[in-house]
Amino acid sequence: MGSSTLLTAWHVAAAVLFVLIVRTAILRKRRGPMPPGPSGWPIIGNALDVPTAHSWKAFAKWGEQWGDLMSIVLLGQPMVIINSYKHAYELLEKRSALYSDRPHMIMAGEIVGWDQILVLQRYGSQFREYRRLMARVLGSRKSVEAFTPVIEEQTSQLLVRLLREPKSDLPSQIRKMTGAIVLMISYGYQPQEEDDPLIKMAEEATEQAAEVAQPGAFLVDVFPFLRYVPSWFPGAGWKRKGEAYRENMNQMSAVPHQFVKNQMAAGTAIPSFTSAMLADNPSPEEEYRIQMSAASIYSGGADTTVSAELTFILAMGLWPAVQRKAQAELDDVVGHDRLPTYADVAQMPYLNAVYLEILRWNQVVPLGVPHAILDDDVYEGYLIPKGSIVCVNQWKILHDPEIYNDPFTFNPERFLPGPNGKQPEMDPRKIAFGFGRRICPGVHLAEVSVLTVAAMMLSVFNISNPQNKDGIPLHPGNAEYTGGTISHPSPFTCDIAPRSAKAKALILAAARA
Ligand code: HEM
Repeated sequence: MGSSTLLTAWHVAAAVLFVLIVRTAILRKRRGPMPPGPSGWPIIGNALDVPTAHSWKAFAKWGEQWGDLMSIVLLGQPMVIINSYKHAYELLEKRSALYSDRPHMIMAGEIVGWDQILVLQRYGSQFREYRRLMARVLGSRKSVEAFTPVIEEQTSQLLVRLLREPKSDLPSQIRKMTGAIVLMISYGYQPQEEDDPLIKMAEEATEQAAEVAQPGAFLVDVFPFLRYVPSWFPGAGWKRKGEAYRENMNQMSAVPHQFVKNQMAAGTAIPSFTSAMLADNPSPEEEYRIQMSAASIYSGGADTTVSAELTFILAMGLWPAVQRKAQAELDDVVGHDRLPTYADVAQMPYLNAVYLEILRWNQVVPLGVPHAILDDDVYEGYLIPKGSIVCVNQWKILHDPEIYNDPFTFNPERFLPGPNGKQPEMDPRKIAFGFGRRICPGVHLAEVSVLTVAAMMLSVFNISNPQNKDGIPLHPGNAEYTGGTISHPSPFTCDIAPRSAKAKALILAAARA
């Protein structure tokens, strides 16, 4: 390293330290009335206290000491953690005009461009426009029901694959199905069975998004001035990485969008979100928003439903009595001469309760997606400063014994009325899909997708003998989950066998149809 480069590095380090000291001093001064929390180290605050995986469990534990509304500081960034439904509702729902921003992420948002995708989009007019476009297609159960033929068709293809290769890799089978469903809905694009280029491109871009969105992974998120460092600058490999990822992100949204335009020009487009929106002759600005909203459906919808569907399969293996009860209900309503459809599910209260319990028992997004506050707020005597990150510990709320009886047991009955006037417990959809103006726009699509998979799989298959990747039998006490933003069951296998010769014939008939 030359002496001038060394000198510059020293200047950068000194500036970094100065910014951290000033920021911490300002926060300390204002910190007095912030919600309570563990005292952190000078400068870095609580950054070393937060575990990188399963942080929701640590937050729940801290909540026992500091209360359901607490705060920490990460490298000068204040973060409020909510551990109760009451505070989540009071702040994120009732004061949603204030609490609906997203944290400003410079690497993931500005540099890689994920702030153009709904989930990281800052609160404002563009955000409202994306939500409006999505609501036209996904905003009600009725509008989503237009896609049930696609969902049922892709689910019956899953049944065929599971019949032919019962020992195949479950997550990749489920991922293939959900990827195909969201690509059909967004673009009318039917992916290839193996190595589809669009699925590969989207998976790569979303993996890269998870990497760059990790809190504290890139210094530029702590010291925004680093965004001006040119990519040729020594040590600016992170900037070159960001620019390469940005190119992938652009391709992920532009390639399928162009596919729809070509199909429309040729008169062969399959109806989809994009074709419906383009039919209104949008302006170039509107067309850009359509392109990015469609990419938001893909990036929001693919991995989340995979997690819920894997949880369903695991839970059926762990709780055979629940599985048998759901199968009895299916047999009553559908019989044995055809596969169920989504329309049948309306007559199955127990299966609907199984779906609610899947959402509650394991959270797809245990800490939700962080909100950010647009201006200072005072709540219950505490200051929540402008720009604070606000995280709802959904895992904690959905396992709160005050709300859910015996919360670690998978018990769908909790959502059904019972003898002696027993009322169902709180509907987990009020929590699992987030809050306020950022509530998940895929809530109806998720419900139709997961319930269709549950009904079709249980009508023809028995699921048993779940084991972890080392072959150790799983039981309710040792089933584990991954620790990232979207949490999945840890890798497991199970036996998936046709319930009867007739069930097998039904699956094969669906494959030929
Ligand atoms: C069981 C499945 C799913 C669960 C549990 C789930 C959960 C969530 C949660 C907790 C959030 C954050 C809400 C907040 O900030 O308060 C969210 C946001 C989002 N979800 Fe889902 N989701 C699921 C499926 C889907 C599907 C199928 C789609 C496809 C359209 C989707 C698209 C999105 C998008 C685009 C956002 C960002 C919304 C915004 O920032 O305004 N999700 N989801």
